Amino acid sequence: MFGLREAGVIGASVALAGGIAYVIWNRVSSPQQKKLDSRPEKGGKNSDKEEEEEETEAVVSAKVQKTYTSHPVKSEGTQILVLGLDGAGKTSLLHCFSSGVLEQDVEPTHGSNAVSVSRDDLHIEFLEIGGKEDLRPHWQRYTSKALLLVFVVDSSNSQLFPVAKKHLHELLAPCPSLPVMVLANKQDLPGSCSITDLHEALSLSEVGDRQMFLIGTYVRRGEADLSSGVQDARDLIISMVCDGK
Ligand SMILES: Nc1nc2c(ncn2[C@@H]2O[C@H](COP(=O)(O)OP(=O)(O)OP(=O)(O)O)[C@@H](O)[C@H]2O)c(=O)[nH]1
Ligand SMILES: [Mg+2]
Repeated sequence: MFGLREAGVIGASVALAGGIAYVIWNRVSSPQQKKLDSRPEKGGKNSDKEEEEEETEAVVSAKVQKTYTSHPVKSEGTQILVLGLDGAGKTSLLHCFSSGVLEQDVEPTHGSNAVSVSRDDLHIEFLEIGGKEDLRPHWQRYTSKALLLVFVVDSSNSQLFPVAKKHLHELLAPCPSLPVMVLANKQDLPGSCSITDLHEALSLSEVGDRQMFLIGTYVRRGEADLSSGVQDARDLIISMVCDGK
């Protein structure tokens, strides 16, 4: 299996390495999920704090130690659906997920871009739909087959955050159990938005009672090593696919 670092999420929130990668774990409500939630029982020593965390998801500093467990994904689909406005970096990220490096210039996606990743007994199907305006009305039809929605945002272009937010919320509204991973891409660019600011700009506290991850990423052509955020995103996807089997 490829590069599966200790993966998964525990508690209300966990921050991953690198100072730019955060994972935010929304309050869970299903009995099954609750069973897997290792937070102390209410009434325990930390009950006040825990209750607070149940009300609002927390963003934890990147210095927090990585703690991982696996958890089930409540979705019927098998595909990892990759959406986001044009130029956000979807194709670039998919290159990195599949080959570990971005070797060539990428072209805008006209239509869709399917990428299969197979290693050992693991098989992951990614489907990107281009982000140009004329393609966005087609996005919704792919959500029913998705195990996870990866929504990529160009975090250096704050002017487009309201548009990204509108589309993201429209996508999620009819799919209350679809897990979502927001990738705040282009963290390498000066002036790129922090994870916490993007969380607010996209109103991610309003995505409902679902698994939600927010991770800062960047991709640069020719760089031999993946940024820690890209590795964390990839590892979480692997973990979710394994749990969804
Ligand atoms: N600096 C920087 N540039 C990036 C990053 N990710 C992607 N790019 C560049 O942004 C441009 C658009 O990237 P794509 O991967 O084609 O974006 P896309 O989301 O697939 O766009 P569409 O297919 O048109 O929807 C390309 O020139 C990439 O090289 C990043 O993290 N940092
Ligand atoms: Mg593309």
